[in-house]
Amino acid sequence: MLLGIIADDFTGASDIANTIAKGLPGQGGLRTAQFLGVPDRPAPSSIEAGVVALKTRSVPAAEAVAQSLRALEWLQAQGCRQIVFKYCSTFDSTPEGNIGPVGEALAAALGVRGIIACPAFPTMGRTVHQGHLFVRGRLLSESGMENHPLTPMTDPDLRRWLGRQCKSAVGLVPAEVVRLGAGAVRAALEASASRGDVLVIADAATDADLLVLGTAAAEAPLVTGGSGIALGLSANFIARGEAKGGEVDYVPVDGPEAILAGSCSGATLGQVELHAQAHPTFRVDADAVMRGAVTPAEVAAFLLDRTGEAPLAYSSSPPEVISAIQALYGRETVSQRIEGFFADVAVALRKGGLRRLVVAGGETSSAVAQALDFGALAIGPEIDPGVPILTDADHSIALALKSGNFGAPDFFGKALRTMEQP
Ligand SMILES: Nc1ncnc2c1ncn2[C@@H]1O[C@H](COP(=O)(O)OP(=O)(O)O)[C@@H](O)[C@H]1O
Ligand SMILES: O=C(O)[C@@H](O)C(=O)COP(=O)(O)O
Repeated sequence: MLLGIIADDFTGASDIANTIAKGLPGQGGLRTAQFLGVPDRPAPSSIEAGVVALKTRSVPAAEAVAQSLRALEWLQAQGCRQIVFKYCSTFDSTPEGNIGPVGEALAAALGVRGIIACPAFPTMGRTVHQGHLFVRGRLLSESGMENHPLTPMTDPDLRRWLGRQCKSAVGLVPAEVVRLGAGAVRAALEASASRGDVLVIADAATDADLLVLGTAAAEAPLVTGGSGIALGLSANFIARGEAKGGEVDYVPVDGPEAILAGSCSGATLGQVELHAQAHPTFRVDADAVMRGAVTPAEVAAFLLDRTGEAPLAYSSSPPEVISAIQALYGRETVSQRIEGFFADVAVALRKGGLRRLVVAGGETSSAVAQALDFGALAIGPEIDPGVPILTDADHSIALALKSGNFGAPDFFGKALRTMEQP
């Protein structure tokens, strides 16, 4: 394995796996697998890039660090020479972590400083300018992310936000340096490293900027960022003749289907609303889950009875509804119970013969995929930017793990249809 990725959630893992497997137009990418958790066995020798999907975005920082270091050890044992720490393009984290503590721990383990930290994903409207993160032209703190149920993002100044999470100072490679090219970026990172900065926010507003950063990071043992930071990384290995490149292979999957949505992000709320207009829909009421007044078996039975009609179960709710329930039971407790609920629904669906599953929400997807326990997944075609189809080893199931804010309004139907197509 050449390139190893440690992702802090499962949708983020499939987002970056998609970028690496796709590579650049006309050239293709690396042969990529997504591992669900740190594997307990060696990776198949045919794999060139391995993405270890963790669920560490919202766990205590010490736990995130320990799991990430275990993932690093496994990836190094597979021969990886470059490691990427993948976090969210909206920098989802709290003042305590986990981007800073995990980034610094990986850097210390690899003995490096002056490491790129860039969440930019211009295709999805995430850009970084003078260290400030914008989402579709709005400051992060005014983009809706300030209402996120688990990691409300209230400060768009990434250096200041990350600085609260880090022991060392956080540097900046501003846009005017990125525009000078890869050599200038490398020099700026070295200058930052010599000042003692471990993580260095890098500006990027376009894919061209991300390609400059990718070239600058060609020999870097550690890179951190959103999936955009991986845009040029496959090409580095292909340019050095270490990988051949090529398109992704996909074996279509047909059969019983369902959609589970636990994301409360704006894009998912819109997708739920549109899909519910023409398909059977079960609204999972958070308070009913907390009181045990609705069971996963009930929801699974509803969905299994309606396969062929693209049935949906969702708990997605607007911010005021979430605040009220969180005030009643506590933020972590509600999240964990709803995630666990959807995980149990997914297990029951699988037992009932489900073959196509769409899940909306990072934490929700992580809980579901962990419960389904696939080990490793292959990367298929991209449905919408940042969301590929994933299949298990024997193509018995196709999955789409959708980041909360990703996908067009008709994403759910499109995902199920794309899974069937060669
Ligand atoms: N109705 C609800 N009330 C409160 N919390 C909810 C509700 N529905 C889902 N959640 C929780 O909100 C969180 C959404 O996070 P996630 O699944 O990562 O979505 P996203 O990708 O949009 O961030 C999960 O922990 C989920 O369990
Ligand atoms: O980088 C991104 O935006 C995504 O890959 C991602 O991690 C999104 O997280 P969720 O919205 O929690 O799914």
